[in-house]
Amino acid sequence: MTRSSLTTPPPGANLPEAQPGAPSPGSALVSHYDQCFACGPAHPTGLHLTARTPDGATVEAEFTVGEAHQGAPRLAHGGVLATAMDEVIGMSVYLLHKPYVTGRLETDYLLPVPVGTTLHLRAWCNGIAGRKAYLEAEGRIGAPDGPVAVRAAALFIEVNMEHFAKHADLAVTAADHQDYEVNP
Ligand SMILES: CCCCCCCC(=O)SCCNC(=O)CCNC(=O)[C@H](O)C(C)(C)COP(=O)(O)OP(=O)(O)OC[C@H]1O[C@@H](n2cnc3c(N)ncnc32)[C@H](O)[C@@H]1OP(=O)(O)O
Repeated sequence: MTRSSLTTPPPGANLPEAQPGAPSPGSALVSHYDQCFACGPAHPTGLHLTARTPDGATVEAEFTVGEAHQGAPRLAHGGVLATAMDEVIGMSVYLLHKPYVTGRLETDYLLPVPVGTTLHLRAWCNGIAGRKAYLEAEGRIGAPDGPVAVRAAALFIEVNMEHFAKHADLAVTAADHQDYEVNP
């Protein structure tokens, strides 16, 4: 994909290694928050994205474009597709087992994605340098090996839990968490 130097791992970046406590290969990755617009099952018009890690290094997910996700008539809104990429990349950060947030997200749109399409998403990490994680994702139409409609590259920044505690009661969200979850 077309990416900037800001989302390209610098020389000397380390490839991620399996982390104790991170989701094991074959695990389903449940929603981190039931009101999340991308993965929350309780969100009325959200993407309801479902995800898993087949191998402990990548994340696979799907979402089906609904009526509420349109930009042009009968086509997914580009911002909604960027949300899906942000989320699947965010879920792949579970595998690093530290809290991170999106610093920068770059998206290439290759094909229009009609309402009713199931987009098959995949995300992985290309390198880590200090607090910065360099990640990538793709979204394919209709099947895991379908045509690529969207590609994304991202820079995620490691944060501490105070980042999230400023605006929310973390004890409430933590009560619902799986052991491997590090983001609220
Ligand atoms: C399972 C969970 C799924 C979640 C998926 C969804 C994830 C999200 O959408 S998170 C929400 C969207 N993101 C946000 O709200 C983040 C808002 N931004 C911030 O809070 C801050 O700017 C933050 C935390 C990213 C960085 O701030 P801070 O901790 O003060 O670090 P700061 O010193 O500015 O930056 C650290 C390094 O990252 C670099 N950096 C930060 N932002 C960027 C950026 N946008 N582009 C390039 N580099 C950046 C800095 O240049 C710095 O580099 P260096 O160490 O080489 O000097």
